[in-house]
Amino acid sequence: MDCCSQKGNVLSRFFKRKQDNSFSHQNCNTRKKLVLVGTPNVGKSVIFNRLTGAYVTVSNYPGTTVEIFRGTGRIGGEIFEIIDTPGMYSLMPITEEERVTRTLLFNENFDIVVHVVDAKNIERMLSMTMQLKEAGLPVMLVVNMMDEAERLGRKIDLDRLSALLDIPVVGTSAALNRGMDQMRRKVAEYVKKRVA
Ligand SMILES: Nc1nc2c(ncn2[C@@H]2O[C@H](COP(=O)(O)OP(=O)(O)OP(=O)(O)O)[C@@H](O)[C@H]2O)c(=O)[nH]1
Ligand SMILES: [Mg+2]
Repeated sequence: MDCCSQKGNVLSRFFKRKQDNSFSHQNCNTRKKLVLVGTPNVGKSVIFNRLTGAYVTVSNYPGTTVEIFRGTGRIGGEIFEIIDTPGMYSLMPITEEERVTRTLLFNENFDIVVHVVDAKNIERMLSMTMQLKEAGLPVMLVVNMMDEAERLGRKIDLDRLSALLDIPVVGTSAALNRGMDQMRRKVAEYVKKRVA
């Protein structure tokens, strides 16, 4: 079974409302996949909108009302498939949204899992970064809402955080379109390094 038919099976199990035609043979072989995860209200969807173009599909997980958004965007000269997930507090699922996100994370192959956190409450959110890393997922941390943290006089040493976690870290203020180019650069570097 080739990669396209495998992914087709996964899709047909997960999505009943819309079959995504973007999984052509060429896409299977060339398109990188990025998924955005994190607790509710940290700015995942704003980042998703910044990264993706006009063509976005929304699908329900079968038998649930949980919506998964998929779009595409150019990062470092390559077209990525970008997936926005509902908010989750932990990889140990309690809510339906968490179950769906966990299933997605472990049933699709992602080139990069972007954990988005709120710069104002970063301490509370890093345990999920560790969970994602320990699960063997290719994690990058995006510390969003840097504008609000700065307004509160909070300073976050992103380089130190990156060294401590041993993953790439980038600061953004997605609502203000700040840090997005740097995020794209770091995503491209990370994915390139993993392939090499
Ligand atoms: N000040 C500021 N507000 C932001 C930033 N990013 C997002 N927001 C705001 O934060 C709120 C939540 O953003 P969303 O993108 O909906 O958050 P989400 O993570 O997708 O939330 P769920 O879908 O509920 O999990 C919105 O009102 C955004 O406008 C930012 O960088 N700075
Ligand atoms: Mg959202």
